[in-house]
Amino acid sequence: MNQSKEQRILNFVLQNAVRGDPCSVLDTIDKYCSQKEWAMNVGNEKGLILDKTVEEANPSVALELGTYCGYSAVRIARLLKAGAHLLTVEFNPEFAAIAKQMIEFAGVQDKVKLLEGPSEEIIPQLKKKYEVDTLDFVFLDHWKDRYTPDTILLQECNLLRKGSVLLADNVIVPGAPEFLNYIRNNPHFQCTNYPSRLEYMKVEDAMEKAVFLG
Ligand SMILES: O=c1[nH]cnc2c(O)c(F)c(-c3ccc(F)cc3)c(-c3ccc(F)cc3)c12
Ligand SMILES: [Mg+2]
Repeated sequence: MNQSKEQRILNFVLQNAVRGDPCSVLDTIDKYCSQKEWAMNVGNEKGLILDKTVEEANPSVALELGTYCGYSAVRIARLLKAGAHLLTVEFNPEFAAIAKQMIEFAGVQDKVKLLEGPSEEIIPQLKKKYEVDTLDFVFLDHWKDRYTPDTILLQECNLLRKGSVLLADNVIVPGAPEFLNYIRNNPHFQCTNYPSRLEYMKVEDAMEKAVFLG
């Protein structure tokens, strides 16, 4: 049975990156996806915005919605302080299986918990089943139509606290106009837009940061 693109990306990493070196894994994925096959990793340009936002938030507990191959999970986990951890949610079992191997190869498995299933089912389980009190940082990178309902769900489940930082990918391409309208007109959030480029393309994209005000 011929391989998936995601399996080809993982194989390229296993054969070309340095085991236990997260930066090497990120550079190798970026090399493959810019030279051989495009894939929807956040990439290095938007990745630098992600890095700065994570460093500024310095989260103890972070949540990622949309793991895909694990690129941004590795990117986030490599910046976490001792004792901090990332919960990452992926509903596609094939992607989750790839991401698990990617995270382990990068050596960040002790900081990352990969949760397989739909975000709308997992978010309500975070407090009791996954022992989360509140989330310090949330990266929204799953499906644009879930950005708003999942942001509402996070609030309903009391998972946000004053200062919780949300960062959303792809608010220009493919675009999340309904989410931007919701979050920018919501007095409980302070929003900032970060223009950038679509991963591996000379196409405009942007990320939106939204700080919960309580
Ligand atoms: O779905 C996504 N989740 C997270 N990040 C994404 C991302 O960073 C992307 F760049 C794209 C993208 C954008 C432009 C394009 F041409 C293809 C894919 C998608 C996406 C959009 C529509 C789909 F039908 C499938 C994938 C996503
Ligand atoms: Mg994305």
